[in-house]
Amino acid sequence: MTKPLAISMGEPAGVGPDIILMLFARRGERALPPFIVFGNIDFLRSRAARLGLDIAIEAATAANAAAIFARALPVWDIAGDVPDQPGQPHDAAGAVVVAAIAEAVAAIQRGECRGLVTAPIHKGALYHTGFAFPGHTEFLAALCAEDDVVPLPVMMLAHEDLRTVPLTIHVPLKDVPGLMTAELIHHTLRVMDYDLRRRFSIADPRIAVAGLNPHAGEGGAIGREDIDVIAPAIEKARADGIDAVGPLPADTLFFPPHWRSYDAVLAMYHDQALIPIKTVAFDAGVNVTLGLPIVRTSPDHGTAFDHAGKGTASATSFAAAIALADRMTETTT
Ligand SMILES: NC(=O)C1=CN([C@@H]2O[C@H](COP(=O)(O)OP(=O)(O)OC[C@H]3O[C@@H](n4cnc5c(N)ncnc54)[C@H](O)[C@@H]3O)[C@@H](O)[C@H]2O)C=CC1
Ligand SMILES: NCC(=O)COP(=O)(O)O
Repeated sequence: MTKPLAISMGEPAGVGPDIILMLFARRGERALPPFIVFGNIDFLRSRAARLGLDIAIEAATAANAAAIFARALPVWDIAGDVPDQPGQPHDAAGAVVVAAIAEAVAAIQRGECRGLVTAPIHKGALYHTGFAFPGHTEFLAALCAEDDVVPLPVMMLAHEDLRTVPLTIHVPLKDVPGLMTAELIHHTLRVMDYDLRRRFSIADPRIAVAGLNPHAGEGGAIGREDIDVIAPAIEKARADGIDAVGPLPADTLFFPPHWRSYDAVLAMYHDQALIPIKTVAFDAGVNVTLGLPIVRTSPDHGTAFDHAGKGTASATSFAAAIALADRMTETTT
């Protein structure tokens, strides 16, 4: 029997649970692979009823999930107080949200599930309950640590032939120049090159590296990071055999004929990487974490409280995230 994908429930006040339930209800039409949801079963039943979805939801293990999938949504039940309050995060649910991610990762590490698709968490709500990581990306890296060595997780936003990576992620913009070291850029390029080959089957990846400053610093007149930090890191990566090019002015890099000639773009900060992908493919982009021993994908959108509990959220990006995780793990039965 095929191993299921693991899906973590995400923020209960958001659209993640709605989309999981809506996708399950249309699993045949969308030819979805079997999956098991890590989350609170009472809450999921309540949200399904709110959405008017006539689906069965059963407690399951990874071992029987694929068999159950044809008749009911398999749920790895995580006990806790999870009120069904669309748009209103509840502190008590935070522990269940975090446990859902951790237990899903543990099931993959035990070889029971193939890969992880995460529904969006509300970062502000989780920080409020003591969650100590900026997001899934860093939490997953910590869960994947071996002998106390935490892998460098790399966030990639992927859509067809546009793939962007932010070097720095959820940090204040004013901290970016101090955080972008040549070592971090070099290490990130190594992870990108390795995973573009391993996870995306690209034989000879070509990576564009964006500059930080306008016009990539205009020869140092508009900032020196491009010359002093980014260029040496690219040189070092090229010496390792990585086909990295740059630093390129970020404004013209995202002119389609330019990015189409690269397999991925390394950008220096969150919005430099995410604005292009959300402009081109808000509905279908997928967030992939590179650098981990497990496969993790996620829709590129967040909790969209304004759509939660209404059945109006688009499921396109979530379906693309499931399809990509399925493709990336298809040899893992
Ligand atoms: N992977 C994750 O866990 C992610 C979590 N987030 C979190 O989500 C929360 C809200 O973030 P926002 O910046 O407001 O972004 P958002 O993506 O939740 O919403 C932005 C806009 O897009 C719309 N939208 C988003 N997803 C939609 C969908 N599936 N169907 C229809 N419309 C949709 C929303 O209604 C809103 O107008 C934040 O706490 C953020 O940290 C954001 C991105 C990814
Ligand atoms: N803006 C992207 C985002 O918030 C996703 O973060 P993560 O939870 O995947 O680390």
